[in-house]
Amino acid sequence: MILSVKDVHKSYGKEKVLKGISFEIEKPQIIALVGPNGSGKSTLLNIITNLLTADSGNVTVLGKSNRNPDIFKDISFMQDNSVLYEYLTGYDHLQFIGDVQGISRKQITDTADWIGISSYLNKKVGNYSLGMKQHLLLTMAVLNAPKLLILDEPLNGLDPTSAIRVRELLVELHKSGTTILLSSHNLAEIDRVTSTILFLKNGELIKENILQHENICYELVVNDIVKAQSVLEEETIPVELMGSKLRIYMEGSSLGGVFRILEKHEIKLLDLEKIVLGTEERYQKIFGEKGDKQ
Ligand SMILES: Nc1ncnc2c1ncn2[C@@H]1O[C@H](COP(=O)(O)OP(=O)(O)OP(=O)(O)O)[C@@H](O)[C@H]1O
Repeated sequence: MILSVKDVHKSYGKEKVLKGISFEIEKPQIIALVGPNGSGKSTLLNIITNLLTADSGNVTVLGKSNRNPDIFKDISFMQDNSVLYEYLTGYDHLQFIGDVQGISRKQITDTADWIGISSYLNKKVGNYSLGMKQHLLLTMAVLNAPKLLILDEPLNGLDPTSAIRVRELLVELHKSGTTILLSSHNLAEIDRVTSTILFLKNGELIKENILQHENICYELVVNDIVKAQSVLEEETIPVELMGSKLRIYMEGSSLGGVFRILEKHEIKLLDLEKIVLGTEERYQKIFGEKGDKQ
C-alpha cells in the first residue's frame, strides 16, 4: 500500500472542512484531487504530509504512520514558491537538500539536467520567472527520487509551454515508478495526465467508481425525442436533452436495456454516439457550472 487515508476529519473553528476522507493508493499511478476553491484540497495534502494535524483519522505512507520522520525518504511535497530564497541560486537550494539527505553532487546536476534547469541554476532565484521557480521547486521535490510525490497546484500560473513541460515531467516520473498525487484547477491539463480523479465536495470525496460510470454516456438521435425522454425517465434511466440529441448516462443500466425500452414504445433509433466525458464536464456535472464552493 503506497498511501492510506482513513476517516480524516478537520475543522477550523465551526467550519468542518474535511468530513471523514478515506481513500487508498495501492499501485503506482497519477491521482488528481479536484474541487472548487476552498473545498479543502490544500488542507488534505498538508495533513497527508504532516504539515497540519487532523482532528481525527489516520494516514499511512508505505505502511508507516505519516508522523514517522522516516517517511520523508520516500515521499516529497512540492511546496509553493514562498519557500524559495530570492538571494540564493537554484543550485544553493538543491545543495542544501543534497546535504541534508546525503544526495551526491552528480545526482543534483543529473536531476537538474533532466528537468531542464541547468542553464539558470547559478542565477539568483530573485531573477527567476514563475515558470523557472516552478521547475526549481519540482527539481527540489524529486531530488530524493521519491516513491510518492505530492504537488499542490503545480500548474498554477504557468504559461502553456511551461505547463506542458511540467505535465510531461510528471508523466515521465510516473513511468519510472513514482506515484503522484496532485491538486489542480486546470482540468484540461489534468485530463491529459490522468483519468483517476478524486473530487472533493462538501468535505467529502465523491467515490471513483461512481465517476467511472458517469465517465461514459451515449447521445441518441431518435424519431420522437420527447417520448423517448419520458419513457426512459419512467424506467429511471438518467437522461438529458442536448439540443436535438438525448444524452443517456449509463449508471448501471445497459445499452441493450435502453434499446428494448425504445423498441417497446416504437421509437426509432436513427443515430448513436458514444461520449467519453472529459474532466471539465464531469466537474460541471458534480459542482455545477460555476464550480463555486458548496
Ligand atoms: N489556517 C486556517 N484557518 C482558518 N480557516 C482556514 C485555514 N486554512 C484554510 N481554512 C479554510 O478551510 C477551507 C479549505 O481551505 P483549503 O485551502 O484547504 O482549500 P483549497 O481547496 O485548497 O482551496 P484553493 O483551491 O482555493 O487553494 C477554506 O474555507 C479556508 O478558508
